[in-house]
Amino acid sequence: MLRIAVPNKGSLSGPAAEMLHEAGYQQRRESKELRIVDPVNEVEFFYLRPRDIAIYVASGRLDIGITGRDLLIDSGADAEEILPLGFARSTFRFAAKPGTVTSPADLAGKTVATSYEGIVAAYLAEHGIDASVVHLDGAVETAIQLGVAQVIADVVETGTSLRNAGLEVVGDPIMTSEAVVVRRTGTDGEDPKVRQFLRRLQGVLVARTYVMMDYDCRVEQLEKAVALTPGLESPTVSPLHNEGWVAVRAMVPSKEAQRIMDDLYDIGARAILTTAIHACRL
Ligand SMILES: Nc1ncnc2c1ncn2[C@@H]1O[C@H](COP(=O)(O)OP(=O)(O)OP(=O)(O)O)[C@@H](O)[C@H]1O
Ligand SMILES: O=P(O)(O)OC[C@H]1O[C@H](OP(=O)(O)OP(=O)(O)O)[C@H](O)[C@@H]1O
Ligand SMILES: [Mg+2]
Repeated sequence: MLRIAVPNKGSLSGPAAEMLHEAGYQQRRESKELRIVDPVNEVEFFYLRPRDIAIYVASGRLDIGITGRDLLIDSGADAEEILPLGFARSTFRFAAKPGTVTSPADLAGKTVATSYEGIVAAYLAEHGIDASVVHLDGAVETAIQLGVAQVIADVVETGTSLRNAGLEVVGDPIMTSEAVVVRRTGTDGEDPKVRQFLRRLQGVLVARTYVMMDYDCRVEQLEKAVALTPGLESPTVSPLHNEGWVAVRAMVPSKEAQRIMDDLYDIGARAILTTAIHACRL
């Protein structure tokens, strides 16, 4: 049975469960459940703190897990990212009161408050900056107001928390993060159960980012139309009863669907339809 770690709380938890559900896996019914078995798919899910997931996976007791890239790197655990999942996106940045620290070099001699000590210590060491780090569990923005630190390093999603605390970012993002699937570093990638799990999640990702587009066009316009909708492999082209016309079917990125429909209409395509993809295996 495949053993998978899933976040039990926080920003990763809801979207991770939703994605697993879409991929056809049974998920827990209530948030107090810490372990469930999905007998049909032969998977056991363990609901763990997102911060701990890379550590469990690195220990080899669990086969794979879903966590944040930033949490994986911060943990220093012997685990590696094998599939980015596109949700819980964030950046990780330094921030300070306006005018106090303008570039990372100014961090020298200052105290940085963070919940991600591993990331910050590695950044400071790599850049040869001599600063102190104070570890706080959360709400680190307040550390500056209360004089515990002059700088913070934290997750920034919308920037609202920084704005509310009257802080501004310093320098470029230290990293960009999103939810990722992790496994123990150097594990054999051929485990068929793991591969099937990844294929299912990839199917969900594709279904979320593509739509199916169908349209009719004149044979003379086919090359132009196919250039607009090249599909993943190549579009399906079928004859229509009316001579000189063909029906075309191709997957297109959902974000571009409206523009592509306009462009197809302009070259004479008609009966242009898009439909959602619910699941797929590429
Ligand atoms: N607005 C956000 N706030 C916090 N984490 C976010 C946000 N957006 C994305 N994330 C990502 O979610 C993960 C953090 O999840 P985690 O559960 O540890 O924190 P949390 O959502 O702040 O919950 P908690 O209340 O336990 O602190 C990280 O990978 C982080 O990059
Ligand atoms: O850029 P934003 O959209 O404002 O999101 C980022 C903020 O959200 C998180 O805090 P959270 O609410 O999880 O509290 P915490 O600091 O106690 O973890 C994070 O630590 C930032 O403070
Ligand atoms: Mg938090």
